[in-house]
Amino acid sequence: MSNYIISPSILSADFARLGAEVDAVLAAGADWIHVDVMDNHYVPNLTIGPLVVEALRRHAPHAFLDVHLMVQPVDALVPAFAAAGANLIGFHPEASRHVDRTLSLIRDHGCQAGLVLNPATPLCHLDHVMDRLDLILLMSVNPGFGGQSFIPSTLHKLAQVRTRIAESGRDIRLQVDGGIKVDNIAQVARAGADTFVAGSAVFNSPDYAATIAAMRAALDGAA
Ligand SMILES: O=C(CO)[C@H](O)[C@H](O)COP(=O)(O)O
Ligand SMILES: [Fe+2]
Repeated sequence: MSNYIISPSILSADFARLGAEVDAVLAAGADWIHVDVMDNHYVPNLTIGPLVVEALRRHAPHAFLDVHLMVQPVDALVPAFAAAGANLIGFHPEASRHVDRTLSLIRDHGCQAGLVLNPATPLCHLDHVMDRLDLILLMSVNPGFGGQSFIPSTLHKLAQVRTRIAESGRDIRLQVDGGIKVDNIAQVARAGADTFVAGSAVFNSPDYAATIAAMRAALDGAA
């Protein structure tokens, strides 16, 4: 079985029909559901709060909810998103005063913990916290909006993080987020990613199942 995970971002879903959109994308073969939380402070956009995550959890009890926090400060919101039903919570180091404390807070609330690095955020933020991470997310666009183009320098960064994960000897997922499409997903996998967020590529396509199947076929070809 493939180790790759596809996590469609509901940022590009029809919010008036969000439950149905989540059902549709899970039926189409999505592994996780990526939830983009934006606060109009850390990023220039405003999206989803814990109430929506709680409603999604009730609607899809078995879905893996991959919550990407683009909020500052982070800590006050972690308990609310954990209680709402998040499985994994990722945050940006620039948005936390004490990264180690935030990672512990997420795990203490029963969630997997992820650290998210923007395109211009250096990898030194991974120093001293590798033993506390379940997932590293490299942003391949600047955070705030769906539908942007993949930034190519992410490929080199992915390869570097893949090496660091191997050296750590730990089972840490390497996720990429932003501008992932059927025609670039194989190259991104070859660079080292194993977990793929795709928003506009899935939700703006006429057939979610066909798009996800095409991504899996491309990943099979990359392996
Ligand atoms: O975190 C994000 C933006 O900040 C989104 O997850 C990301 O942009 C997904 O959308 P797309 O696949 O359309 O680029
Ligand atoms: Fe995201």
